[in-house]
Amino acid sequence: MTTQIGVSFDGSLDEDSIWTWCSRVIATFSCSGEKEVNLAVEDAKAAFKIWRQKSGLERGRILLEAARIIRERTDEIATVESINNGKSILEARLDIDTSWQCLEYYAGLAGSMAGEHIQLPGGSFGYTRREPLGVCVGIGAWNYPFQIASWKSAPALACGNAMVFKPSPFTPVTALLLAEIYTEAGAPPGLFNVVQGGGATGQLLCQHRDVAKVSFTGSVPTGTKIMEAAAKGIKPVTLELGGKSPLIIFADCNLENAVKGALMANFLTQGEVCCNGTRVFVQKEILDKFTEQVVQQTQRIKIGDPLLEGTRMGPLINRPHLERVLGFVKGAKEQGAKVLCGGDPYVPEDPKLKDGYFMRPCVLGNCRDDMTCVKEEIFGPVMSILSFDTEAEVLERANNTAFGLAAGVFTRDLQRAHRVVAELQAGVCFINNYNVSPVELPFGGYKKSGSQPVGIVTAQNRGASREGFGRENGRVTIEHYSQLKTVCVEMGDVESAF
Ligand SMILES: NC(=O)c1ccc[n+]([C@@H]2O[C@H](COP(=O)([O-])OP(=O)(O)OC[C@H]3O[C@@H](n4cnc5c(N)ncnc54)[C@H](O)[C@@H]3O)[C@@H](O)[C@H]2O)c1
Ligand SMILES: C[N+](C)(C)CCCC=O
Repeated sequence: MTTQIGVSFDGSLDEDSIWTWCSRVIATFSCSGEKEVNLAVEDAKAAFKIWRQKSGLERGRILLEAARIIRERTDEIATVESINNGKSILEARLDIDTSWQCLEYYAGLAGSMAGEHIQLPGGSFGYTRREPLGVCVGIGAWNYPFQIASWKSAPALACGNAMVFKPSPFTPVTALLLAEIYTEAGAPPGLFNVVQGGGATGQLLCQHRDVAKVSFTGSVPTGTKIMEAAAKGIKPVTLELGGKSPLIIFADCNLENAVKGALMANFLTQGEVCCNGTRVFVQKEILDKFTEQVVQQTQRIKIGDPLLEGTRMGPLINRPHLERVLGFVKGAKEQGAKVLCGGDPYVPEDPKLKDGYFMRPCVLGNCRDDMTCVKEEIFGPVMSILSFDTEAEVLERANNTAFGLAAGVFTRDLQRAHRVVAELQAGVCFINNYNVSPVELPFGGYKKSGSQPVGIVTAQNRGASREGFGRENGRVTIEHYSQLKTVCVEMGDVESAF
């Protein structure tokens, strides 16, 4: 593996190396082939043998130490993440915070993993043990590189598993920092192993016979391929996929909060966020006022060098993605949407940034449910505003999508808020806020965003447990990284049927 950027970043990168978003290379990695993937899995297997023997408390102690190191190195890791992805340094720091918090949370749970004791006739008894799965694979997307690696590895390791992780080839760097930190914290070498590469490397991992589980974050088409590969080996999968989430703003909301919420729901990480509430349904009475304020605040977003403290929006991930997002804006105009602001390329004054993949955040008015910009995941800074009259109408329209990752509602009427979220077909619902992510709460989707296939959600099964493809964060994730063993103990003699 050739690395042009030091994985132990010490803040002394020269300027030329930094501007990845200006078409400059920051790192070169060789893609891992079969040989490297086998080696990584073998190493992880060896580490697993040691790790699974440790008590939960011992594992928790190492995770806590890793969390402490991440917290101590927040600024350094955030700087590399900002360079890695292009997101503002402010946001990168928040990502690092939710990463060490996740490790702390599962460190706390590691010691509490326990089974049951069940009394049987004649003094016999049974008990259950919650055991690790083995070597798990994590495959990440490029929008939250360090956070994704942390959110996947923390519960996996807490449960006694090892993990081989493959970051996106667009953001290969910060997962390596996490690997370094786990080792420094006392994890056996190879317990969290990083391989680099794209789809081919990912497939090798999914097909590997010694891999017990695959946890994937990325698009629906790739998720489908991963499920197919995993199905051949009867491996469980966790799928965290895309979305086209609704944000519903009722006329009785606190308008100031609703406007802030709409920006949080659309423009974090250049709009490249899976759970973004990009279909903003606004009740007719406040449509004009809401739209005016959203546009005003969107125009104030400071775009530019993400490493500068004042910047709030950096460049998109790469040129093809920028062109794709701009293409959605063009298509929206052709279909009758009105560009209320942004939606065009942005060239910062700083000449060093002139080749960057920047665009102005865009608000689209006059949108209809049948427009492509309203139906498809854009994964860029483009908000579509739609108007509605009644609660029943907006619920039907909000749920009319194959995705089901997140949803939000702004209203002062809390009875209505709870009534509405109970009907929303989404795995994560926000009331009077959006895109906050406390690690104590499970994160994951319904429908094509990560759970049951479309069509299966019915009035009868709505509300039933649908975390079939797993969740990230929260206590429930322990169940997705462990398996239950039943032990039946006979205290008398064998009563043979023969
Ligand atoms: N639900 C969530 O938590 C969440 C979080 C972030 C991103 N996303 C989604 O991710 C998508 C954007 O990310 P992306 O462009 O990196 O997604 P992607 O599906 O193109 O790639 C994701 C990862 O899968 C790997 N990959 C590609 N083909 C593969 C294959 N055949 N087998 C195994 N691995 C393969 C890629 O190299 C990358 O590491 C969006 O749809 C977004 O909504 C979801
Ligand atoms: C931290 N957020 C904003 C909730 C994003 C989680 C990961 C989605 O892409």
